[in-house]
Amino acid sequence: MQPTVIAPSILSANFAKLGEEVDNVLKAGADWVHFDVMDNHYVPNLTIGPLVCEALRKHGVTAPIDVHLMVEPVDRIVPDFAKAGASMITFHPEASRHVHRTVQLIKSHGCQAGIVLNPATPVDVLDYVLGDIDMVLLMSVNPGFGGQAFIPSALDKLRRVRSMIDASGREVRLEIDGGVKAENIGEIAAAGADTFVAGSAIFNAPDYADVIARMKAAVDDARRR
Ligand SMILES: O=C(CO)[C@H](O)[C@H](O)COP(=O)(O)O
Repeated sequence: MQPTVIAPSILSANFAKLGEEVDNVLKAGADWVHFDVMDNHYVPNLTIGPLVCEALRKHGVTAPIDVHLMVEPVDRIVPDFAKAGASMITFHPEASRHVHRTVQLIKSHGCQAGIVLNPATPVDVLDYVLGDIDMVLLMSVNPGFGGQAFIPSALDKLRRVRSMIDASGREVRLEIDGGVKAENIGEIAAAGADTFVAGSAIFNAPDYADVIARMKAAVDDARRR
């Protein structure tokens, strides 16, 4: 399993002072910046695009920027995000006509590539791309909004995808996104996740360092068992 990553979702940050928010959360111990891109088409919400990603890089952010595309179609926007400084780009297979082609497109632009599965999306789509991707992102809420409750069936799905990754013999990250909190992250880690997106649990907390430290301690504890 790969080293633990805590990736705060800036969806729950204060957009009026985004650079400062990202600086603060990274100083508080976050490993990556999770960047949620919503198009009001694939999901019923509209957020941020490549210009904001580029602005964070120009502001001085050097941490990995984990771009989660909730857009349809996917391919047109991939080069823009690569140019804007994305480190990894994940997309939903149902939003791409040619999933393997989109994976190759992302990689050809120098980014790591990942597939995102919604709560009701079967894992079979991974059968023929697991050998090509760097990350699987399992949604534990329906995409579109922060602050939703973790869907418990995601735990079984995590165990299933963890077995698939382990059987592949490849180093593929297993990321979870939606309703992750200090209180449930241990159970989520025990089910096989190594990369944890948390938005409201971090940005709504009075002390980012405290909540990130509690999350990391719970993951370490689960991994030791
Ligand atoms: O992709 C997302 C929603 O589509 C968000 O990253 C996710 O919901 C994180 O928010 P929270 O931790 O508050 O659930």
